[in-house]
Amino acid sequence: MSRHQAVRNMDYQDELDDYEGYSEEEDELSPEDRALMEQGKAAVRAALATSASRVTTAQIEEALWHYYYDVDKTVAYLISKFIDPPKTQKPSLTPCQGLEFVRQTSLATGNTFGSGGCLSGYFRGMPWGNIPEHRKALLIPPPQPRGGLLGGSAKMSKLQQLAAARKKKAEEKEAQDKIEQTRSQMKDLSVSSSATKENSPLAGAFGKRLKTSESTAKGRNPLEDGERTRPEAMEQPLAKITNEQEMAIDPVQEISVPETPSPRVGPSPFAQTLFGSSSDSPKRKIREFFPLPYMEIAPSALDAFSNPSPDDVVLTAQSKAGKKQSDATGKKNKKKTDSSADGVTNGVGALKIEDAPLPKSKNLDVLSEFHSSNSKKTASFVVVGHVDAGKSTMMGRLLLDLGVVDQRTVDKLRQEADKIGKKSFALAWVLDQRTEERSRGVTIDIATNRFETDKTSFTILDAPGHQDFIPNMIAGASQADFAILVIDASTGAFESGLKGQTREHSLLIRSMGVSRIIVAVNKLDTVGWSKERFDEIRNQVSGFLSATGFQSKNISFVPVSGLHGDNLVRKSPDPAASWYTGDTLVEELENSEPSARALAKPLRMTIAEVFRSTQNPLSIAGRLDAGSLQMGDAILVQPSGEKAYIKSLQVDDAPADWAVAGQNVVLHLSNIDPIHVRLGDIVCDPAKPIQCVDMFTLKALAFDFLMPMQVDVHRGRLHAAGRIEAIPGLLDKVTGAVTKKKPKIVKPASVARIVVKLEAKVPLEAGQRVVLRSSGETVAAGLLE
Ligand SMILES: Nc1nc2c(ncn2[C@@H]2O[C@H](COP(=O)(O)OP(=O)(O)OP(=O)(O)O)[C@@H](O)[C@H]2O)c(=O)[nH]1
Repeated sequence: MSRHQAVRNMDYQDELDDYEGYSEEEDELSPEDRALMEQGKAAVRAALATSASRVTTAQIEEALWHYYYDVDKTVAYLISKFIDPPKTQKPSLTPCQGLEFVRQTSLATGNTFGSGGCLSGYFRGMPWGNIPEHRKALLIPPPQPRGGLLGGSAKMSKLQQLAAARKKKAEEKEAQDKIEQTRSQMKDLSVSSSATKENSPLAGAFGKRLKTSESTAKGRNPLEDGERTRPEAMEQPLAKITNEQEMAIDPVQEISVPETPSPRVGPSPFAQTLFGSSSDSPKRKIREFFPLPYMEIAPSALDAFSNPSPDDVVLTAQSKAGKKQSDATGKKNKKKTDSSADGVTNGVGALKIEDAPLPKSKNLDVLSEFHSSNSKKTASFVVVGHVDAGKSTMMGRLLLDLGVVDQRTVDKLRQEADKIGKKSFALAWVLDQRTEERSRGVTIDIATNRFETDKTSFTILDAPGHQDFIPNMIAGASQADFAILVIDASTGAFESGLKGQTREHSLLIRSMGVSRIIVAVNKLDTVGWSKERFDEIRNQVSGFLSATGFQSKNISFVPVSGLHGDNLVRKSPDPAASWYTGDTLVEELENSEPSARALAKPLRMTIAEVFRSTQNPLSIAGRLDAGSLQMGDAILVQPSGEKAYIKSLQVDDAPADWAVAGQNVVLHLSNIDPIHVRLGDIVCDPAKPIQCVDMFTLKALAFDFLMPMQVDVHRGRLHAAGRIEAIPGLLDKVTGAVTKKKPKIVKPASVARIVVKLEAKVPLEAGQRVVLRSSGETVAAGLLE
């Protein structure tokens, strides 16, 4: 593009618009000027007396501004211009046009400046008015007449404004360049400069600080060694400058930059005539550099660091209090140092958590410990069923009747529930502890609790019934040995439940590998303990469960009222319920055999919870699916592939040295960054790790039509997006033999082999059970081949 085109294409209006804002800002009077203006106007009006009405406020202001608030001159001008203008005076001038007129007249006529004529009155009293003849000279017009004191306050022409805007931009650029220059000089002085770790002055100081922390951690008092880190931190950067720039110690001198010519133009002779020599006027000193924060510290401030800081005093005291405590404080101190010495990246390496001492292992033979221990049988059960079937209320009542929670707590919950009109949910609140769950009256996520009977230690996994929270229910079911299916026996509720989550939950838990199910026919108090209703429900549900794959010997039915505690821990005292002579719910639970434990298999644990506490920066919870572990063991977290160590552990909330498959554990980890640990990840043995895959084959039971389609894969808390890539064949439900190769579609209730491709690699292996969902519906579940 030629320069002409560039000029033509230039958006002048934009340029001018930009400038106009600036111009208006410039025209704003300062508060000082505003006060002078007001005083001046009052004085001028008083001087003009009755003639004041012949001039406008704007004219007075204009003249005052022009004469720099000189009332006499303003009055003289206003009289001669507006009130009693001399007949010969032409052309008519406004103050702001005065200079331009002089320029034009001078140029046109060759008149010298001050030759009087028609302008003599105008310039009467001006300091330059009485110039001797021999001193008279031609006025050389300024290249760009400008507004302000001598040019008046009139708006500049558009081109003038444009030129002024450009000039302003150039000035700004120059100022910016100066800042950049100063910054680059500062960079040279910066602690994050290219100086090596050893050479970096602050790194040295920082290193000392770290050393201080370390020595503190060893229980030594850092001050005993005479280490005073702060003064060195102050001195070393200065020393560096001194070496490099061969400058004096004075920090201000050291960083002064070489003198550059001032960008400001010196005062013109004209201005000097007005205001005197610029050299006489006091000059505002402009700082050409930006000192580093510590450069202007008074010596007294430097002295302040010659004594131990309050932090150091605390550290010293803590180090004396014991090694353990000072270790923690040392780390804390390290953190503080890190934040205060921002930019000292070299030092951060010294804070690597890998350097923490590894937990000590007792090298136990965990399996023989387990077999020789007389610990109780452990079992986990999931409580499922349609929304509002009474699952949480039943578990709350169970815990109350077993003495796990006391009556006082329940009474308190009842009062709180009453306040928001949900008194009937008080028992459910024992498990539903989230605010949202309580306000909505629904369970949202799995709630766990524990109780013990004579023979068994049970873990309750209370699942949400609402269909929106099926993924959470799947997570609960994946940890369970058996299930309690709660059915609302009240009129109409059972029927709607059977169409809803009663059916879906039953299918899911069976697909997840749960083979034992106890059906609690609940709310029988609402139907007068009708035996007919109970039998009707039992008949329908047992048929349905058998069709789902549960063997009849593994299905039990108990008529209960969760709200009143009938047939939970004790037999119902209601005479209307006397027809039931079978076991209570707890007895049925005790009679249930947990699934076989994969004790000898490699360690596998799905992370169901990740949390931190003041003592333990990272803890995880879940059930051991397979294998065993002990304190001090190294573990591998997949898919991150990060190694960690078991600092300590708990089994069923009690501290323990080891744990085996089937137990619910909390592991307190060390030597791992929490960002590598997420819900659904798998903890495994680093020597026998689980592989991460993005493609797998599944033997699946179809809940809905299946075809190549997008699906979400759920396994415990693991959720992964994927797609059914291929359907190699339909299978016989009993024998597993292929009945049809490569079907285009799989009908509900059919079993098929399908290939699923995932968007990312996740830890999955043969023998695991997964659920496939699509558009919020469960479409299939099955076993990985
Ligand atoms: N009459 C009577 N009401 C009951 C009984 N059990 C539960 N309820 C009531 O049923 C309502 C729902 O109870 P919840 O325990 O919240 O039901 P839930 O199955 O846990 O609900 P979600 O977990 O949200 O699916 C509450 O108002 C309970 O008081 C019972 O045995 N008899």
